[in-house]
Amino acid sequence: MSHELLTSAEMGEADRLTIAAGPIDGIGLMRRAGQAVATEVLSRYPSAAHVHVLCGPGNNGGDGYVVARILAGSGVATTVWTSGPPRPDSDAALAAAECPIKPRPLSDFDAGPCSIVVDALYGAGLSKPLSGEAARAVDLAAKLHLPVVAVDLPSGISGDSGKVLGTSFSADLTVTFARKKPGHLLLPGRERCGEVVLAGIGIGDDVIARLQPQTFENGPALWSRGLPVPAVDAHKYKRGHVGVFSGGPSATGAARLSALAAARSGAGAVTVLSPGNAMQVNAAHLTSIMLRKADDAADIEAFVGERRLSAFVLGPGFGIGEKTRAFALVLLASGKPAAASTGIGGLVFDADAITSFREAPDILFEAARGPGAPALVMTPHEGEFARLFADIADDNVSSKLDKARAAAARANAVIVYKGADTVIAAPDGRAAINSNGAAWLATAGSGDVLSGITAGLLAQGMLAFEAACAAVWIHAEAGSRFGPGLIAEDLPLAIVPVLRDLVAAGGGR
Ligand SMILES: NC(=O)C1=CN([C@@H]2O[C@H](COP(=O)(O)OP(=O)(O)OC[C@H]3O[C@@H](n4cnc5c(N)ncnc54)[C@H](O)[C@@H]3O)[C@@H](O)[C@H]2O)[C@@H](O)CC1
Ligand SMILES: Nc1ncnc2c1ncn2[C@@H]1O[C@H](COP(=O)(O)OP(=O)(O)O)[C@@H](O)[C@H]1O
Ligand SMILES: [K+]
Repeated sequence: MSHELLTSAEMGEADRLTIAAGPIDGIGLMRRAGQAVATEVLSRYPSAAHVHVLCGPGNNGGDGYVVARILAGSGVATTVWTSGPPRPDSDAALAAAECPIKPRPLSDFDAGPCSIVVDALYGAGLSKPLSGEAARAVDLAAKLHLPVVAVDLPSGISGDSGKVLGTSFSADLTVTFARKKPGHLLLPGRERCGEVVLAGIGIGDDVIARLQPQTFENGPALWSRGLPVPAVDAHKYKRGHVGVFSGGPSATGAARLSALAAARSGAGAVTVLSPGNAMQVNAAHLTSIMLRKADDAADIEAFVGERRLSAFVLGPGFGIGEKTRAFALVLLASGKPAAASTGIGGLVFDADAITSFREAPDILFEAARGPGAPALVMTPHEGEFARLFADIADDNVSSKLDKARAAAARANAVIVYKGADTVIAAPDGRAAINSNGAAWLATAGSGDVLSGITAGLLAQGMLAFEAACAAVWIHAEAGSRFGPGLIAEDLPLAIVPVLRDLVAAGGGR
């Protein structure tokens, strides 16, 4: 279990609890941290002519003094450049005292060819933008194209938000401790970290469990046990039924992409719910996927009432306006006791279903809180997010993680805040950050496929947060594996080998 992500406050608490429980003390943790970094430097840069260790005034700098001591002891030409001495009597002061190299002022930092930089200026304690001599060191390392190994985080990157404070190193390698931090996965932090190596320094899993972290790196460890696998006596309706609403005659493709993805994700039956005037065009393109007319609320109610439907997708290509709002509200009300036990496992609102509530988002949020309302997953990209949650989107201080969480709480929905660093957040406070995607996924219709996968998993009984996390990861994995030339039509089939690997690895119920 190392998929938890720790905030800087949680990391400090993990540190404190570990030291309190003994036998490792503060300098013990620091020695282990420094050792882990030194080991990586020695194994990856065996022919470096010179290592420049930049040490800040806090514990990050303390780790740096340990690195410098070990490298010097291994015969590596090492210089320590410091922005200021550690606080007297601190662990970092002890580490500095143990280091045989006399530090030079960071303001004089310079480096020759074949040098590398170990950045131990600031880590979890970064409290203000990088400036002065630290900013100069960042510029010089970039100008000289020096490889940079960052201790814990590249200095200038916020571990909690992934934002750049002032300026930051762009590391080739970042060695972090115990657990990754959100800033290793959120952009731009993720890009500035380079490869991230996680080093154990003696902080136990039990200590992490006591913190009850609510933030995770998205991956199979988070949801693979809930991945649906058909029972031996399955029949198609037991495997879940997905309804996908189609737009008008000239906007039907998005719904079919979504429907195909739902089917490939294992839903036993999928129906495209089409306006009457688009029945012909849909019929011309559908084979295993069923088709039914749905022009108004009464059509939806009739359909929901006559079979155990399990999940719906509303939004892709559907159109913006009153009809969309009405359909969304009918679906959210369809779980009410009065509407009989329809067994709707979940709703996915994407694209136009989100934009249609731009002028009156509270109506949507209120309906999502209604008694018996089905679980709701909304999948906004950045533009759609800003339409529904304008004030949250405008907040320049909050991270993408904070924003997704705030939106999920407000909307009483799982929010999939899409992008290159998609964040999935649940109303109960859990959140996951996705990092296995690739820019090949930035292609029209890609999001429609994601909605379909999510609905396919919901229909098979997966819980909303887990289904959304699994869908995002599977979608991203399929896109990354496919690579160049990917178009949305490829994605439903491209998820098949990903699912096969997940099931082969023991995923599923
Ligand atoms: N918490 C833990 O479990 C462990 C932490 N360790 C290290 O300790 C680090 C955190 O140490 P600290 O909390 O002392 O924090 P840092 O060493 O990251 O920085 C704190 C110091 O830097 C100053 N500072 C912050 N941003 C600045 C800026 N932009 N310009 C100038 N000064 C600035 C602060 O005023 C403070 O003096 C971690 O990143 C990690 O490297 C390791 O020793 C291993 C164990
Ligand atoms: N640069 C990127 N890296 C990784 N994933 C991306 C990137 N750009 C887009 N994506 C993913 O591709 C999908 C695009 O969805 P969306 O913006 O709704 O597109 P569309 O409306 O055309 O279907 C989302 O899942 C998003 O996370
Ligand atoms: K650092």
